[in-house]
Amino acid sequence: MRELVRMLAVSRRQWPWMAAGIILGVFVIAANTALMALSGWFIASMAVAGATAVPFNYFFPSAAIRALAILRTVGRYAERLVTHEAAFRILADLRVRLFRRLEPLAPAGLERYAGGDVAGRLRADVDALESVYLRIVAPLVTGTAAIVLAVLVVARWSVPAALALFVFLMAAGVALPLVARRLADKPGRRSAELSGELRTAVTEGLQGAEELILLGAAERQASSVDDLSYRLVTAQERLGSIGGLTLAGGVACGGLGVAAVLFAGSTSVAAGIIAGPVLVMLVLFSAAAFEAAGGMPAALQLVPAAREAARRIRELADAPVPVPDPPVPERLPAGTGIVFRNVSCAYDPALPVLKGFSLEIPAGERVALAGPSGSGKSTVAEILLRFRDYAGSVTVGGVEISRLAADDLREMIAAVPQRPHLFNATIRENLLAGNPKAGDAELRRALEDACLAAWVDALPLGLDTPVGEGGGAVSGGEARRIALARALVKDAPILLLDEPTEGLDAATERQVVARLAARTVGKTVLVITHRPACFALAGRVVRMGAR
Ligand SMILES: Nc1ncnc2c1ncn2[C@@H]1O[C@H](COP(=O)(O)OP(=O)(O)OP(=O)(O)O)[C@@H](O)[C@H]1O
Repeated sequence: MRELVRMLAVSRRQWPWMAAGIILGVFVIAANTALMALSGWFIASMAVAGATAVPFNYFFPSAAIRALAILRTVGRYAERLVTHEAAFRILADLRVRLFRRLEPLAPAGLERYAGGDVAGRLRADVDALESVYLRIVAPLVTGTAAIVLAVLVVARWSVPAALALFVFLMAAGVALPLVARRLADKPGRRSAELSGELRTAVTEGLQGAEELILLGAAERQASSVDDLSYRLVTAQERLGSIGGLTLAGGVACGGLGVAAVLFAGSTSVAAGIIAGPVLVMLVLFSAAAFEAAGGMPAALQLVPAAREAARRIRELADAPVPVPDPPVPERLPAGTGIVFRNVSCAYDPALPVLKGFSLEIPAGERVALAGPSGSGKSTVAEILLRFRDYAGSVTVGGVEISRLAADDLREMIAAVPQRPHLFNATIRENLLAGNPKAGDAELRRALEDACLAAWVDALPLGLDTPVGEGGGAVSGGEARRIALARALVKDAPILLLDEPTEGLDAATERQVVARLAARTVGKTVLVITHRPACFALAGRVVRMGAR
């Protein structure tokens, strides 16, 4: 329960909405039970009055019945409106908060989670938490209020009937829900876990569909998805049967409870303590009270799955930030010289990638970093971007980068990573991601420097051509050059390029290198490359040794 309480505490801003929804819920229950009770009493009293020819004022009760019916309907409408508003506000809060927590984790902090799993936690797990307020807290609070109110009201006329009602309401509203919660614990958690695994398997299967088909492994992937969904359905079936049994138990408790009230109340009628119509009123009142407490078993049954969803979200939200910002960041340096001194870095402590790496790039110099595959070149770039933690010293403009705010540092650097990501948007939108304020002239210049201008001009939609998901609608070389143009649009004083000409033919590569060489005069440039043609971009080539 602590996980859920914590989650509700996060949504503190929505407490007034939550409280208003619950108050309206209690109001609707009160109006409904009063309506049932008054109607029962009214019909019975009219019958008695008719049989005994005693005058009976039916104006007031019938007006009260009409008023209660209107209040119940309006109250129910308002309650639905307010509780759903509260639930959606909680969801929006959680999503924004989680996204803000995830952003500094990327990329190193998210590596151990599969992409589909992170997306699932952001969407499905957060959605599952919608039930915490709407389907767990609200029915439990209103159900408890109904039990207390009903017993107190019935006790006002007949204590034996109130005792009978109390016993059966406790059975329906407390004992049965607790049993249901216990039974649902394992399948509920299992079902939340399996949904996560299934999402990951489906996402992996779709993203890697081409490779899976080529490797003849599509069938294997499909059967693992099948197996997961079978296990998920089994867990959900188990939850379903527990739900069905609990519902049946609730209905049985309700029937028995009403019968017990009738029996206990008739002793009070026989003793002349209450009149016959009052007994009818108490019986109908009790029936309505059972209806109000009826949501409690289902509410408790949802607890395990919601708790697992909250745990999965907390696990993600509490993951340590790989390179946290300093409490009081230093101001951005004026210089752009980069110095790596005695830097070490390891993904696995037993297998250090960099050991005592040193490199000095004075401001305005362009350096190419070459070396065998796996020697740690991209790791050097990730350290400079503050994506990876390091030992030793890395300074930009004389300031240790760990003493700068990561966002400030990244403002100074335009980077093309080894595997650049294109957004599923148009070429223009992808370029503007580098600098939303860039005008068409700047976009054009960047495209020319990336040797893409002629290609874009030949496209029927030009800059407004969509690039597809992950750049799937453009070639690998075009995607890389769009990413390069995007970095040029950013126009930062430091340029960090990881294999910028990979996948280009020799002629295009020569052109791109020549244009980049002209464009980056005066900037501090680190270009990571295997390709000798790219060395022309740099004034100096530094070679890293094999690990
Ligand atoms: N996220 C990661 N988790 C674990 N190990 C990693 C990770 N990224 C890189 N490595 C390992 O670190 C080593 C250096 O990788 P890096 O990408 O820095 O090399 P590189 O010199 O850029 O290689 P290439 O020229 O092939 O791109 C490799 O052995 C790689 O397997």
